[in-house]
Order: sequence, then C-alpha cells, then structure tokens
Amino acid sequence: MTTTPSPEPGTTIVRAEAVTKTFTTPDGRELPVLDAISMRVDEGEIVALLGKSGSGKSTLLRCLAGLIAPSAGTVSYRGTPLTATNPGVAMVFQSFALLPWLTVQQNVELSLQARGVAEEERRERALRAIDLIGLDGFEGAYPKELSGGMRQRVGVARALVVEPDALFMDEPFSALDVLTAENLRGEIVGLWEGHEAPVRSVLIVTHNIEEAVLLADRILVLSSNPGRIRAELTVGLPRPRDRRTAQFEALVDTVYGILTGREEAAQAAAAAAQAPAGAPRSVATPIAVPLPEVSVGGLAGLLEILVARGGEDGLAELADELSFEIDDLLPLVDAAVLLGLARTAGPRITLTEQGREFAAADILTSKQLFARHAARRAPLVRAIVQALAATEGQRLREGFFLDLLRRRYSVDEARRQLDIAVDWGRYGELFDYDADDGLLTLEPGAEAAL
Ligand SMILES: Nc1ncnc2c1ncn2[C@@H]1O[C@H](COP(=O)(O)OP(=O)(O)OP(=O)(O)O)[C@@H](O)[C@H]1O
Repeated sequence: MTTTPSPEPGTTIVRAEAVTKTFTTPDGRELPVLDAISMRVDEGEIVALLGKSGSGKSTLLRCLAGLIAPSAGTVSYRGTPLTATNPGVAMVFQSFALLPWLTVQQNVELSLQARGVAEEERRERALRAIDLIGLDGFEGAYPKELSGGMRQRVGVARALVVEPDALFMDEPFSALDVLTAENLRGEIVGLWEGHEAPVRSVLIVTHNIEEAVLLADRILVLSSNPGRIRAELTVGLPRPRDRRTAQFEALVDTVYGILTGREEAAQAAAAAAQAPAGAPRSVATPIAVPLPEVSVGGLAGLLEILVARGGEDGLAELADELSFEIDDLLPLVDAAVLLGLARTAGPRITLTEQGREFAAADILTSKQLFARHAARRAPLVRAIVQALAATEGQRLREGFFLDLLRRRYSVDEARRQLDIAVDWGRYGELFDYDADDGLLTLEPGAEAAL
C-alpha cells in the first residue's frame, strides 16, 4: 500500500445539499428522518457525526455513501452529483459484515475483486492492508477464529485496501469492549496522523461524545425527529489528545449541553402545561414531544442520585460517576425535564422543587405526584387519560392510539411509545392495560390529575 502524501486541506470530497429523507412505513405512512441537511467532508479532516439513537446518523451516512437515495436534495462526490454508489467511499460497519466462509485475506480481497483488480495485485494489496492494521499472520484465519477486535480490524483492512478518498465508519467501535475499542481507535488515529492510512478524509458516526472529541477535527451534532444539523464544532486540540486536560473536558461539556438542548421542546411543553387556566395554550402533542424510553424506577434513581449530590450536577460528571454512556443517561434527563422534576442549563442538571418533593415522598405520595406530573406534562399520557375520560365505559382499544401514533412514528416506535405511556400510566394509577385484549381502562378518579 502506498503512503499517502499529506492531503491539501480544504478541497471538498463529499457534499450534501438540503438532503431530506423520508421513509414509507409498511402501512403506507411517511416517516421523515432527515430534514434539509447540508454538510461536507473535506480533504485532510476527520468529521464526526454525533447524535442520539434514532436521530438519522446511519441514514445520512448511507445517503452520503450512495447506498440509498435522498428523497430530496443532492449528494455530490468531488462536485459530481451521485446517481449510484459513491465511488470515493469505503465503509466500516458496526457489525463487521464479514463473510464467515471466507478467510481474512479473501474477505479483504473481496472489495478489490468487486472493482475488477487482477488477482496478483489483489493479493499483494490485501497483504499490505492486513499488515498495516496489525493482522499479519492471520491471513488464512476464518472470522469465527478471531476476537471481536480482530474482526473489526479485518473490516478496516477491507475498507482501506481500496485506498478510498473517504473512509466512512458507522459506530465502528461500539460492538467492542472498552479496552479493545480504545486500542483500535488509537491505532487508527496513529495511522491517520502518520499519513499511513491511504485515505484523504474520515467520517465517523458515533453516539459517544468522548469518541467524537478524541477523533474529530469537526463535530456535527444531529438533532432528532427529524434529523437536522443542530451545531457544528471545530476541535482545535492537538493530537494525541488527552481526555484528562481541562480543554478536553470543557469541549465534552459543551457538546453535552448541545445534545441535551433537545430538551428545549420538552421544556416548552412543560411551560405550556403550566400556563394559567384560561390563558391560550400551545398544546404539545404526543407527536411533537415523544416520551423518553425510561421506566419510573430509573427516573426515581436519577432524582435520588441528584438529591445525594446536593440537587445539582454536571451531566458529564453524572454520566461518568454512573459509568453510563450518554445514550443511557439522556433519556432519563429528558424524562425528568419533561415532567418538570429537573431543569437543564447547558451541561448542568438541577432538581426543581417538584423533583425534590417527588424524590423525598413515600411510595403512595410519589405515585400521586407522578400521576399529576405525567397527566399534565407528558402529552401521550395526557391524551390517553383525556380520550378514556371522554369515552363511554372509559375504555378504549390500544389500536386507537397506535393508529394515531403511526401517523408519524414507525410501527415499532409507535408500539414503544404506547408501552412507555402504559408503564407511566400504570405507575401513577391513571389507567390500566389488559395485554390479553389490548384494552386500556381509566382508573377511578384519574381525571382529577389533569
Ligand atoms: N429502511 C428504513 N425504513 C423505515 N424506517 C427506517 C429505515 N431505516 C431507518 N429507519 C428509521 O429512521 C430513523 C433513524 O434511523 P438511523 O438508523 O438512521 O438512526 P441512527 O441515529 O443511526 O440510530 P442508532 O444510533 O440507533 O443507530 C429510525 O426511526 C429508524 O427506525
């Protein structure tokens, strides 16, 4: 493999202009996933695409790689709009995507075979790529004989062997244990820094903030439902980067604050729910404000930890303390904010009066408090209570709510939303759910919570 000269910075390799992607669900509904995204990947840079689960990161990556076509907007490679697979891109997948019946060498050669490279050259280039990524001696091994980290090395070798203009990596380290991930990440950065990796740019999809700050020259933060570019940050830190420096931590905090900024919608919903009686209310709908996927137990746990830490903490510190990934912590934060139990300001979270009251309450009181907050502030729970209260017999089939939710959510996500609402409604004794016949029934006195 040839050593790539240090690329000229500034030339755009891949560009997206107003890329919108809408999927059609099996029952014919439109699911908007990306909304008018414009971005670029230039020569000489590593770009990280960061966002919560479901924000559309993989969908954007696949549009940029030409694996799927946008519903609107264009993707271009070196100025030419794509009409098929992007010829300048090679991909590394989270799941490694190796063929189990082929050896390491054959798996790596596969990309070259697809490009019509002659056998002898194929063999030599594959051996060089395998060597570069530290798999020397394993050419004849089958994937099942390798550890996860080694399998992903094969995935990287298979992408590098074609010497692509841009290396795209979709959560390449998230299926690996922490140490293996750290090791492979470090080696890939080393190859990049030493200009040994035969690529001119890297785009990495991740939901891990520290990973983005460790690797990227630029971080694009995606918001969810539908995915939009929420912020773009330049990471000016010298490499190799040290997680323990104040600058590194400050940047992680900043990104954390941006990601949690999604809770503005929830805060707006909470404010709308608090508007004085008779005042015009902007009604938050279950579509505009989805329920975060958390159990009441998890939420109570977060509040108790916050009480123990004096009612306030930095989100990054809290995640660290709990050894959580951001994806685990943020839904809890979303839920606490949505229910008015906590506030976020930038990278910090603070308990509200209601949050303190809830955390200190005995089980009966905590159920009553939860019922009131959920019925007033969680739009789907509120909608269910209102609909049941307005129905003769105060019961409805779940299909009624699932149909409404499917207007905007995928079938799976609609089910998930209803399951969360049922979990919350049951805890607060607002309504009951019979899984056998899919029937929701209002609990006596539940309307009082509205
Ligand atoms: N082919 C498809 N058909 C219908 N919906 C899809 C399809 N592909 C993705 N989606 C939906 O698009 C949304 C975004 O998915 P995507 O995988 O791009 O998000 P992501 O940010 O990469 O998430 P994660 O971090 O969990 O991988 C999800 O709601 C998903 O269910």
